[in-house]
Amino acid sequence: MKKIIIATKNQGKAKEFKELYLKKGMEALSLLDIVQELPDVEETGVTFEENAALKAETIAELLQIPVLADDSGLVIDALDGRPGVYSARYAGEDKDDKANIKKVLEELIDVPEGKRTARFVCVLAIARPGEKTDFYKGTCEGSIAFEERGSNGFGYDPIFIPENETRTMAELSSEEKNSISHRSNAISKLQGRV
Ligand SMILES: O=P(O)(O)OP(=O)(O)OP(=O)(O)OC[C@H]1O[C@@H](n2cnc3c(O)ncnc32)[C@H](O)[C@@H]1O
Ligand SMILES: [Mg+2]
Repeated sequence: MKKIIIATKNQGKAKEFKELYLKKGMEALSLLDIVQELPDVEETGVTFEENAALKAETIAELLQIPVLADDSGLVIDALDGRPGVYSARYAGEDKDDKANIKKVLEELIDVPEGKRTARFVCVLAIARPGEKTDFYKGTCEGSIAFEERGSNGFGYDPIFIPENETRTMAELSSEEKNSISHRSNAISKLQGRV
């Protein structure tokens, strides 16, 4: 089976890439599958594009093969777009999903239903050694719940209610999430280019 390397150390993302690429008859390997010691790429960019490029290009250069990276996050309108590119470390350096969710819910405590609109954003960067990096963006519109519900998925899934749904993303099956997610929308734009 054709293989593609995804420059991520996030277990939740890695699982979704495996599922989504398997449907295309490909095997997605993440940095969690690779024995070779690879550095943690510092995400110093201020846009999803910059961070996705940093991750993809660093690993592509080291391995000398094409590499895909995903930079993603939750953009909340009532918080002027926060946590955005800082989604993973919103409540601190240790990337604690529970603490991140708690912080968002507290910040939105006085924001009424109807003003809690948000979207998940995923930017994929494909770096090929010595070539220009390509970008593909996917989004998933929705709103922020008043409390956490569900245990599927990862990250902010327990508080994100996709448009036209009453359940949170964490209450959807992985097949349901994969049919509407920002990640699957971004991958569908690749059109066989990886
Ligand atoms: O950089 P890598 O190694 O890929 O892993 P990461 O977790 O640091 O990933 P990002 O820098 O792209 O940060 C994205 C954060 O946004 C959140 N996020 C992204 N996609 C999500 C999804 O499908 N469901 C829930 N939360 C998501 C989640 O908190 C992630 O940690
Ligand atoms: Mg990261």
